[in-house]
Amino acid sequence: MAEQTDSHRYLPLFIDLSDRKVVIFGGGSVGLRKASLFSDYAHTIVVSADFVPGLKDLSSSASVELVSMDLLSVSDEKLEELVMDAFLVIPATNIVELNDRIKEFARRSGALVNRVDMADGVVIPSVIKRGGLTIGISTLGSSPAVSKYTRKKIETFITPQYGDMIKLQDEMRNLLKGKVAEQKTRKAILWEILEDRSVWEALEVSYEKGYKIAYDIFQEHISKKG
Ligand SMILES: C[C@@]1(CC(=O)O)c2cc3[nH]c(cc4nc(cc5[nH]c(cc(n2)[C@H]1CCC(=O)O)[C@@](C)(CC(=O)O)[C@@H]5CCC(=O)O)C(CC(=O)O)=C4CCC(=O)O)c(CCC(=O)O)c3CC(=O)O
Ligand SMILES: NC(=O)C1=CN([C@@H]2O[C@H](COP(=O)(O)OP(=O)(O)OC[C@H]3O[C@@H](n4cnc5c(N)ncnc54)[C@H](O)[C@@H]3O)[C@@H](O)[C@H]2O)C=CC1
Repeated sequence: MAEQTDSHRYLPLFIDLSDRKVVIFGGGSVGLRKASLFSDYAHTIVVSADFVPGLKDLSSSASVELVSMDLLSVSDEKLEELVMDAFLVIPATNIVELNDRIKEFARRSGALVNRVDMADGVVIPSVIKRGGLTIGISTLGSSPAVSKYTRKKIETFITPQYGDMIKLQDEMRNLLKGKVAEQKTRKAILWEILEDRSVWEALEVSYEKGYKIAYDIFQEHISKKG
């Protein structure tokens, strides 16, 4: 049995990858899964001797660059060049010694390294993106299948209304900042809107209907005070 990762060492963080470079080594099924995820966020390069068809499709549609190369004979200088300025390097070939060599060069150049054969330093989560909501899920290497299973379960109850509620809360909190002086009161109003079933039900009909009920809740607070 694999040794359990100490979960207390790992913290989920959200990082803007828009002007970052991610370099994946290995164009197999794992390289494809990682490239599919990262190409939505970062400039993604896959270096490999060959590429599964999905990666070729991805490179024609998304920001994925494929570099064809035999890495067993790659020089130190070339490897240094490949990992230069990378924010994250993912050694995902099926050759352990090669992945270890790539990892050493990447770490030396200051990049983060995601090992695909164990949780070590950087672990990639299952990701849910719905409107303005982002959720990352991990078992830190104990059971990637459970991460995926959990993602699918959570996805069933994150309805489109969550996105609408985020937009509504964003609008209301900006409005409240201008109209209600006390932070405690602003917080109370936002929670009343959030926990009001009729707001959620109205959002199912339209955003405007939800907004109207939320606005009435806000008005009621104001008039109670006055
Ligand atoms: C440590 C980690 C390293 C890393 O950061 O990559 C790692 C390692 C390994 N995964 C393996 C197998 C599988 N990986 C998946 C799926 C995902 N794996 C992902 C992450 C991680 N995988 C990191 C830990 C994350 C965590 O623990 O939460 C996800 C979350 C993210 C992503 O990769 O995009 C993505 C789900 C995305 C989604 O939501 O869909 C499935 C599920 C399936 O295919 O059905 C299986 C088969 C079933 C199973 O094994 O559970 C094996 C081979 C084991 C063997 O040899 O048998 C190893 C190596 C090892 O453990 O030795
Ligand atoms: N993190 C995860 O979710 C998982 C991780 N793994 C690990 O990831 C590794 C890769 O798994 P797969 O993608 O399924 O393997 P794969 O065999 O499908 O792909 C390996 C890739 O590495 C490339 N490669 C091999 N030697 C090369 C060389 N000398 N030069 C250039 N490219 C070379 C191959 O061309 C191929 O594209 C496995 O060995 C395993 O340790 C496996 C399953 C899931």
